[in-house]
Amino acid sequence: MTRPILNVTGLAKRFGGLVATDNVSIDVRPGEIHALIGPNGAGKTTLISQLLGELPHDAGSIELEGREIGNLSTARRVHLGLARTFQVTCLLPDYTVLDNVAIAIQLRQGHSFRFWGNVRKDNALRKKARGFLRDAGLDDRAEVVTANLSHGEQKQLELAVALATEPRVLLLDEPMAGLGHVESEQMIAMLRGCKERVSMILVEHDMDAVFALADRVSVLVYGRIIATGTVEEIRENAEVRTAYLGEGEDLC
Ligand SMILES: Nc1ncnc2c1ncn2[C@@H]1O[C@H](COP(=O)(O)OP(=O)(O)OP(=O)(O)O)[C@@H](O)[C@H]1O
Repeated sequence: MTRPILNVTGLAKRFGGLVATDNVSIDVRPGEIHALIGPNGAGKTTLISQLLGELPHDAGSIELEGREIGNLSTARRVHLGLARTFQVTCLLPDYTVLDNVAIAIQLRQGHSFRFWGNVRKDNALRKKARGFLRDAGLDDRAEVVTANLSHGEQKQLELAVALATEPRVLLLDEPMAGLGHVESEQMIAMLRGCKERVSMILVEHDMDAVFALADRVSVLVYGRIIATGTVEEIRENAEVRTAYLGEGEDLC
């Protein structure tokens, strides 16, 4: 079996008396989309924040390509190849679409944010940024001010910004949230197109998207992973149906 690129073991997080993640073990293989599903409040976003180091963990280990990263800062983890997209958009609204991606490339290259002005003069940088915009389906929106994008386009831009950091593993927190049917289909196609380059953990409530994209699915309930398996295995798992949707209901 292929060695995981990301290997998480026994991760835990408490908020006072509340156990948000409880002995969570999950791995991601190269080129894999591993979906993480579960009811509201199950601990999915907490887990993503722990992986990126935005929240310190109380126990457990996080290995990226065989290296323990659980004690590193978020910036170091990003530098080593982790990236995330957010449930709520996190872009520079007053800058153009192309600027946003170019700035992300610059940050990846280790430049300080205060030199952002250079992004408008650096042709090689702008060419590279256009490549990421193409991948995200935003080629023709490059010069638009980000605040003027539709919600769906902002989600596409978030993906382009995340890809511009050239991550090894991308952590996606509800990329389909707020998207209409056509936009969701576009996002699914884009994520599928990125699979060869970047492994992903996909937190998502939209089951159509999960079942269309995931190689494996893990189910988180009250901070614990109760099942991991292929889409078919998860669909047929009685414990998952009971815990996640209520007995007798189909997971569809
Ligand atoms: N900073 C915090 N302080 C205290 N409690 C928190 C904090 N962040 C999250 N929690 C709690 O931890 C639990 C897990 O929350 P989390 O947001 O990770 O769940 P989730 O699975 O991502 O939910 P959703 O699907 O609604 O986004 C919840 O009970 C939440 O109220």
